[in-house]
Amino acid sequence: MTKDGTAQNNALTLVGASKNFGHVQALHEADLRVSAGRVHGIVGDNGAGKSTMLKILSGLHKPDSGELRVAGVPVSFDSPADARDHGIATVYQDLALVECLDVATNLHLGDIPKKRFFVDRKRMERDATRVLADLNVRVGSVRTPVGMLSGGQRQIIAISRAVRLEESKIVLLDEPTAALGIQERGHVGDIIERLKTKGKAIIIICHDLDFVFTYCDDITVMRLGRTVAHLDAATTSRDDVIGYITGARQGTAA
Ligand SMILES: Nc1ncnc2c1ncn2[C@@H]1O[C@H](COP(=O)(O)OP(=O)(O)OP(=O)(O)O)[C@@H](O)[C@H]1O
Repeated sequence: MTKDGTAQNNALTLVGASKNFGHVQALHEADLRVSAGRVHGIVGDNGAGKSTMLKILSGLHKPDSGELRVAGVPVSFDSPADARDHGIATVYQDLALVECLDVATNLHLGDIPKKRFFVDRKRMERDATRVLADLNVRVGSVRTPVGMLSGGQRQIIAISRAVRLEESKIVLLDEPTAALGIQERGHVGDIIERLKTKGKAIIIICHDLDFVFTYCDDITVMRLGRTVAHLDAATTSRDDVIGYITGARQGTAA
């Protein structure tokens, strides 16, 4: 994002999005502008509306009002499949991996290659090896059951699966570092940087401000359903962000 807030190479824009659940206003005229080749952190206290925003972007919820644009084109998602068709890949906190299946199969869940009526293992393993090499990911053998991997490795497999299809230009990550150790957080950070160099727009919901300041270029702060600040991480202090999260600083969101 430039200093005046104009998006360069605009990948995704949400303007004035609101969402109610009965009497609860989860989102109130929230805005988001995300650029290609940048990592965008969404931060805020519990209940600030981060997950609701993510679910709107991933097609799980429809906003009551507001406009969503992908690469500048207005879109409306009726389902997560619609969002995927527009190049938006989402990795939820539960990762949705099958522990008893190996890495190669998990990378192809929902899209297992077949030869006549049988699983084409050779192709699946070849493709999995290529995808992981392309993202610089090392998890030993693609035949390793996912249940034997560490939390960080699982997160990385889930991210690799989400972006396996080249057309995923926008990657949404919900708390990618939750419950990970320092070294594993670094591995997740490495794959995020790799995706960034490939020109993808990465959106991270994250409570971990150390991680946000290490890897994010832009930060949107949410508070009580509103987007209260859109910040350039390079020129923002951690105290400023905490101030916006708690309400000690007043929002300047455009
Ligand atoms: N399906 C739902 N039904 C009713 N209320 C909901 C629903 N989803 C979210 N909410 C409410 O909307 C508000 C925003 O919730 P949301 O989960 O988006 O916040 P969050 O910032 O992701 O919080 P956390 O960090 O705790 O996950 C909260 O008050 C929450 O209770």
